[in-house]
Amino acid sequence: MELPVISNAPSGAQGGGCASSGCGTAPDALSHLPDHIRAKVQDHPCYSEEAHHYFARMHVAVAPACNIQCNYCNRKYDCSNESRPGVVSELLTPDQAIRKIKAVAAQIPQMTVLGIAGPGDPLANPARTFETFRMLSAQTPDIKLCVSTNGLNLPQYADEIAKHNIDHVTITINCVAPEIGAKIYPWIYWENKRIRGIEGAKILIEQQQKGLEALTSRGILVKVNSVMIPGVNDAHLKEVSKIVKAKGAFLHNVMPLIAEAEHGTYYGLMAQRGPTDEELQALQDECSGDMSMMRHCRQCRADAVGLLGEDRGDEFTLDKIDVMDVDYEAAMARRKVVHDDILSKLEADRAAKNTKVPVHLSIAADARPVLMAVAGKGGVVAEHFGHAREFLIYEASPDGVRFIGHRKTELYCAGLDTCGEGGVATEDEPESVLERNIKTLSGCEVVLCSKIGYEPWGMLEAAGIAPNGEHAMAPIEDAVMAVYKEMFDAGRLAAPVAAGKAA
Ligand SMILES: C[S@@+](CC[C@H](N)C(=O)[O-])C[C@H]1O[C@@H](n2cnc3c(N)ncnc32)[C@H](O)[C@@H]1O
Ligand code: SF4
Ligand code: SF4
Repeated sequence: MELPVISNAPSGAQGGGCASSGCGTAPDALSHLPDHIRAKVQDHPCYSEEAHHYFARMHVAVAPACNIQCNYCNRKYDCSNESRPGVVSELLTPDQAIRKIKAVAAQIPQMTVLGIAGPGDPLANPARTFETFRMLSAQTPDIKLCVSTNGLNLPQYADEIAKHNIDHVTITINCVAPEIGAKIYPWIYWENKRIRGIEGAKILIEQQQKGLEALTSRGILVKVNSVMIPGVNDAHLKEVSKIVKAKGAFLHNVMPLIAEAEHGTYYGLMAQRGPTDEELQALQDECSGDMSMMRHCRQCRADAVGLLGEDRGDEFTLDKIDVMDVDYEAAMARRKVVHDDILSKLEADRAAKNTKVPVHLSIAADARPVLMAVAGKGGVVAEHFGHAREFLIYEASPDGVRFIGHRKTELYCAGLDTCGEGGVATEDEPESVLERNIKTLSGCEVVLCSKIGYEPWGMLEAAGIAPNGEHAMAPIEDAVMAVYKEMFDAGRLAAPVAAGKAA
């Protein structure tokens, strides 16, 4: 059978960026894909912004070694409290991985995708990686498989990947110019030698580009990850976006550099900064003229489990799965019912949306856009302000509502016993958790949540952010647009608001 070649060429009137009521990777943003490819991504939490509210993913940490060094990477084991790529609690053998995957699939039936993303490079550990995939394609046929790689060994494994029924691959491509690459990669390990500097970067870039072409020509979906490193590759990533799109990548995920001295990475120790939220958004917007952008990546650990933004890995440690007895045939039947229910609900929501007159059409075209932060879960305004560990950021404008990204916050209130303590500064911590969280939300004019206490309410208002608990359990986009319309009707969208002025 001839395999389809994936093209990223837009079909029809879809411009860059977002459709009026959609956002990021919502189905409209993927409308350029042929139907059979869209069918593949509709339940993939990383490829569909809509799906990520309902479907879960997991990573298994079977690939410890790496064949290159990135200046931002330091792999860490036995660590349960850090949430960043490369960190894991337990390394697994392929057999252990299969047991864990079956246990998670049975207990979290919304889990649709299994990825191998380290903690090193899966293709630098081919025996462990492909043994895991081989067993999975035979034993858990209802789980989608994907793999994430730096691309150095990709051309040589493209056929093997196609054989194992892996229909999604992520390649990290941070540059297409060796001079820039030399500032990101101190060395690569190639043909039994360590190759440094520009020479090493040149080989890596060539292999990544060859690998990308090899995969798309085999009909395998490719997403490209790029780490945005201000002053190193930020100005160059638009060019990267253009090139990978031309070669058939269907989604580009520009992620912020995470670099702290305590991570022990070169960039962390050199105090290389990551981008601000505004810089990241501006670059994602610039690249979106060329292709679909992913904006909801949570930069997960290499052993993450659950919905994006949550980590349930602690429930599935080796000692716990050892005592779980899973009947996978029965689990598969249950999983199918759950998946079909979610897909029917999404379909019904879409149909209902299409029958309504969009609210944004009643807003003057010159009204200014407004950023809002939402304590959301499952696509609705569901969380108490003090319980949210992240806020979803939406932009409302006369064109509609679009998803911009997420911002991580610290738990301000862990329950009745400690409620309010997060608002108190101490000698050791002169800035309280609440103050830090409010700073994280800067630039937003409204916070939507299901409930909020007096203290945060007052402090948010003082910071020029309007708290709003009136849309509890409402679909997020409807709630954001309703608040925007109220602001419009109250005459508050005429001119840009000066920084620090209350909404
Ligand atoms: C841990 S890697 C594993 C897969 C593979 N080795 C690779 O690099 O693509 C997964 C992703 O996390 C990214 N990553 C690792 N450390 C990071 C950091 N400090 N800041 C931002 N992204 C990071 C990598 O660039 C890659 O896209
Ligand atoms: S390729 Fe991936 S695992 Fe290897 S050093 Fe870079 S980020 Fe880390
Ligand atoms: S790191 Fe990003 S792409 Fe990978 S599983 Fe997490 S959200 Fe999805």
